[in-house]
Amino acid sequence: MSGPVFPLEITSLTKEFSTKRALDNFSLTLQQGEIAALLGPNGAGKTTLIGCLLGFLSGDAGSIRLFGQDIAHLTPEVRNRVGFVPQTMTGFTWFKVGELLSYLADYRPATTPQDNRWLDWAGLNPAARIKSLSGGERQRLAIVLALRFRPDLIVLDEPVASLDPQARHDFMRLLPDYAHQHGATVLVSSHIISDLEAICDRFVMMRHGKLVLDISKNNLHQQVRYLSALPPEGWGLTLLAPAEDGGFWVEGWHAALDQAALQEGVVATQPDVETLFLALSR
Ligand SMILES: Nc1ncnc2c1ncn2[C@@H]1O[C@H](COP(=O)(O)OP(=O)(O)OP(=O)(O)O)[C@@H](O)[C@H]1O
Repeated sequence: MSGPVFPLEITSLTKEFSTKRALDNFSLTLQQGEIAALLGPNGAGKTTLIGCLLGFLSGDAGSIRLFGQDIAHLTPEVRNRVGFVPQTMTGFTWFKVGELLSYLADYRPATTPQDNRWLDWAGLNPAARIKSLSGGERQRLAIVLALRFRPDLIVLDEPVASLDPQARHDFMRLLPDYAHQHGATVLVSSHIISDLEAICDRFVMMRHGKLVLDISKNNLHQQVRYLSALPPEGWGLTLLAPAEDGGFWVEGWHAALDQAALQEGVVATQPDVETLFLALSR
């Protein structure tokens, strides 16, 4: 009997570079339509993970499935369902913008639907040569190339770092609109946590190649708390991380504990993602 087919299913993935274990038994499954943030301090393994799930790197152990197919044996149909936005776009420098767009379109069936919102957003001159574009303009082009053919799974590695504030703001509005309209699944890594907080409904945090937290936005607000003192064991909470000021980050909070905290004189505060992320990064 076959199980459900997920856009992305990573199971116990491990990847080593000589003596460095960049991914350590990492597992993650995304449901169709989810917008997930991939968070982690420098060197956590985010780019390595993305490299593995796009087939640029191969894992040493574990498996990756995209739309039910093993990453090593993807059909062209499944490959075409994946859009990737890299940190920086390299290559194609001698092409003009318009030439590259039509060159790549030639590799798609004529019936492939195109989404022109990204071209409108990017505002690039089709006659401009790619080598003459600024860093931010190249990044706009990378986004257009990845999203124009309506991917069902979008993987973005630090997509907005080089964009100006207006372009970044507009992109962060368009991306969830697109995902909701088409039921697309998104995995986006960024160090700009306020952006991610606004658009993502799930937060995946990694450190030293390991998964340290995987939680929906709803559960984050309902079940994670900063406590001013160590909670009694009987409260059944999981300790996530100590806080810098002597407090503690915990998971497993529920409404009944509000009263218990009051009685014990423990202050319980709802987290913002940035503060929690900083505590988990330490
Ligand atoms: N080709 C490589 N050879 C050796 N070590 C590598 C290689 N690529 C990555 N690493 C190491 O693996 C670890 C994870 O790196 P990775 O680039 O995946 O981190 P990251 O989370 O994307 O970091 P950043 O936020 O800085 O982009 C780091 O310690 C890095 O030095």
